[in-house]
Amino acid sequence: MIVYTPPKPAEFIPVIDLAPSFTGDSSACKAVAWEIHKAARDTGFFYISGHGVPRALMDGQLELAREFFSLPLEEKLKVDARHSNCTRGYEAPGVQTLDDGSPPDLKEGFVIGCDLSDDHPYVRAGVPNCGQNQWPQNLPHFRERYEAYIAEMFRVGRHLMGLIAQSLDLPGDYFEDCLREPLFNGRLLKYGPQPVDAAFNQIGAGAHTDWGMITILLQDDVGGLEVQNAAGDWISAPPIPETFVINLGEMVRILTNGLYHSNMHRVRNNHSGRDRYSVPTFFDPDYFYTVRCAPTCMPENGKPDFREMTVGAHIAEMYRKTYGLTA
Ligand SMILES: O=C(O)CCC(=O)C(=O)O
Ligand SMILES: [Fe+2]
Repeated sequence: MIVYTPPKPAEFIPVIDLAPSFTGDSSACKAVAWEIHKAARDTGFFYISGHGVPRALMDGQLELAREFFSLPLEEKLKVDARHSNCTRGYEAPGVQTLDDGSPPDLKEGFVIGCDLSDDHPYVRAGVPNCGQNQWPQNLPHFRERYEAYIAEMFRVGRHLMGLIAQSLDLPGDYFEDCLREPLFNGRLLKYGPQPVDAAFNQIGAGAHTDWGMITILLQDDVGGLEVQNAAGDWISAPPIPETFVINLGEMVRILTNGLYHSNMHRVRNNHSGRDRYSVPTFFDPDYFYTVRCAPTCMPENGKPDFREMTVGAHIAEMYRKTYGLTA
């Protein structure tokens, strides 16, 4: 049993080297899992190094974002997410509002997810947010390049889920059953410099927590990501070369009965005078998996503080809220 103790406010976000966890040595794996345990109880955010994703693939993915957003508007509008029945494709600035009650986010985006054909059982059953991606046609090898990146995100995502299981004293394969057909949602994001005429409290991405299990974020060297620590203070998550920022989504809070945090974060591209590009990948379990308190986190009275939920229903609900969609 992991006894609950209140978190300490973090002043910085740790960098966790995953390399020892790939050696197959179980005590090295346990040590990495323990680092994750501490970071998850502290901020819910950490950087990873030693993940094995080639530097060229990371740089190439940021380049892909730059190339896509540099296309003429009419080209981007050919894959407008408003043409998609599953919120995939191009999003102009101001389409999403991550912080309810604030003005819309200034970021510009491109969204993809699992590419499910029309005869996939989920698509036939009308499951929300399931369907086909819209791929831009006039960018050479866009799809192949994105898919190569996503394959690596799946590898890292699965590995992290194994470490998170171990960090909670669960068997390393605890999540295998719910990762048969994991959902992912990938975004390319562009943040222009913070405009002087932005509305009150209008920033690149408004304060929010992520909805799913884990987010694997690649950011360029511009900076602007900020994270709220346990004391309520905002601390910055500056770019660190060859790392990803990992943050834990709302499902981890349910899974751990609040032991691990899913922190607020936001983006304001304030100081650079340059555009900022980032690529978050949201890695979530199977659509119909019910996220509930793990046995090692169950309070003594057997009544967790958070309601269980299916992955898909929660994500569909968050799409409705942040895009102002009606049910
Ligand atoms: O662009 C970033 O650094 C963060 C984006 C983010 O938080 C999100 O898309 O959920
Ligand atoms: Fe986020």
